[in-house]
Amino acid sequence: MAKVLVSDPIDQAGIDILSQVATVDVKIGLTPEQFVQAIPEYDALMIRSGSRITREIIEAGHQLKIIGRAGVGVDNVDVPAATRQGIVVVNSPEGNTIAAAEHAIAMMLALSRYIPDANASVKRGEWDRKTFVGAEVYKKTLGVVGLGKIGSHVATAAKAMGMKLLAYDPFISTERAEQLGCRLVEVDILLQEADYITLHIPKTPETTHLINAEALAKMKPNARIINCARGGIIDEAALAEALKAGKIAGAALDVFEEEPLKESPLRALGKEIILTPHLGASTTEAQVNVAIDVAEQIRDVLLGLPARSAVNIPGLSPDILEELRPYMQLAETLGNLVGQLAGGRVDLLNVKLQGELATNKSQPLVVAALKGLLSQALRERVNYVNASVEAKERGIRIIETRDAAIRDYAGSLHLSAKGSMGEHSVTGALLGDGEIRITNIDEFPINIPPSSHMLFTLHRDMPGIIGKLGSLLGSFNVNIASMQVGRKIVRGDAVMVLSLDDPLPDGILTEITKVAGIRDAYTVTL
Ligand SMILES: NC(=O)C1=CN([C@@H]2O[C@H](COP(=O)(O)OP(=O)(O)OC[C@H]3O[C@@H](n4cnc5c(N)ncnc54)[C@H](O)[C@@H]3O)[C@@H](O)[C@H]2O)C=CC1
Ligand SMILES: O=C(O)C(=O)COP(=O)(O)O
Repeated sequence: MAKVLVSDPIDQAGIDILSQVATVDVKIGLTPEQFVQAIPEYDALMIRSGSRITREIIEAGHQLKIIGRAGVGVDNVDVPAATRQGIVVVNSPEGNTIAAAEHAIAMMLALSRYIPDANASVKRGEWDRKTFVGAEVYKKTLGVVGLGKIGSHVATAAKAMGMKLLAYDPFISTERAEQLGCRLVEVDILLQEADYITLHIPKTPETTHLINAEALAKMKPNARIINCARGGIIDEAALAEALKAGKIAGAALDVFEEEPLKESPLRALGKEIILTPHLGASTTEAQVNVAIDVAEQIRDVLLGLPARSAVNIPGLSPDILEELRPYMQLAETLGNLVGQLAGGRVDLLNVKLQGELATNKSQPLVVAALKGLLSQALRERVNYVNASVEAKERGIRIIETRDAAIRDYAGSLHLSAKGSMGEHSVTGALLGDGEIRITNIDEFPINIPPSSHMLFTLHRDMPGIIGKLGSLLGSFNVNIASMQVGRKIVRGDAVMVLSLDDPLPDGILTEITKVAGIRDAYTVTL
């Protein structure tokens, strides 16, 4: 039975789903060293933001097939390392959207009315109504940085409270922003004009310290900033300075440069700052949503099915995959075949998607062809997750072309590869029942199903060759399952393709090329 390690608290609903297909161990608070020690025996890992999954941990995970993040942000996972290792990384892109958006709104209102400090003072036995005179958000301007799922929900709620909206998001259209009642502006305008700023962007090299001393200096003295996105988008030292000096009016932070928050000048500030311990996703509803969403994906991947929200297999959504599934096998087989014909060290792969395959949706077929091409070198180490990265690292150039013209088959795939044995090409298609047919080799028409052991020869089309080859194979006790000759003109060049019941013994290829008229011979194992 498969084994799953759960290293952060997740809802029982998720554990129940995982338990259908695996033994589940919940181990919370592992040190990096303990993680490296524990991980080799696990097939899957389920985490939240509390676990940092480094390259060392990933490389020690020899059995690991999937890392499931029960939430949105995967910045605590070394995704490139996982990709290289062929480990699929999945998340729950929508399960906690509402929880995080409501936390941002709660922070904005709590900050405006000093609710946390007022509450603490009453609990201390005081009745101080002067210190806690707040501000209204009605008719104020809210600047939303990042108008994605959470940012959009915050914008909608803020609009309903009578706020004016600005948004900064270089990847969102003006129309989308307008639909949400936001004026799309450059970041500097947002910083200068907003009374409230709320961050809803991922942490990336571009967004790290987006809010630094310079940005804080552009903000209004009455401005308040909320970060329920990721620690490190705000420079905490610069923020503490700006608040202390009264350059801005307040900040509410749910996320920190280092979590848990250690010694920090932020703790010393007064009612102008609110700090929560990364609670954005901490609602019962969100935790059930993300646990189910991610546990289902882990279960599916362990059962050999595709994941619906993989962050490192672009374009491979289950519905597209379902449509393409029969063709994926075709692409993989042809990739494997052409890679062997071209002889290792391939530096160029041309993929031509023909007929009904000539659409953008067919992109996964290119990945499948690469997987097949690399399978001789990498065996089971190559999969849909790492095939593109491995190909890039090996310097394989990929040229993709599409030709919508329908020929003999509704859809067909033509691959040509340049390697140490020159340039070779194959074409393949599917029959009505989904069976694979190789329809062309090196531009010679044939029609043969692939088989485990195959022999290809390039020869002169003349009487007697087929007989001689048959006898030669017989003398080596090799049984021929099927055979076909493809030629363009009578008595010109031709290819012979044989499906064999047995692998070819060593040395026989040289004997084959000694047969008069046979110029070249290749074996292929599929
Ligand atoms: N505090 C918490 O517990 C939670 C935090 N989060 C965090 O909230 C953030 C937003 O999550 P979602 O809305 O679900 O993501 P999303 O992917 O739907 O939206 C992110 C938006 O940021 C925009 N963006 C990317 N780079 C940008 C840049 N350089 N400048 C401006 N905009 C940029 C994107 O175009 C996108 O519209 C993520 O960092 C996520 O990890 C999410 C859930 C809970
Ligand atoms: O989903 C996210 O990005 C979050 O930040 C939520 O984090 P958590 O799962 O509560 O540790």
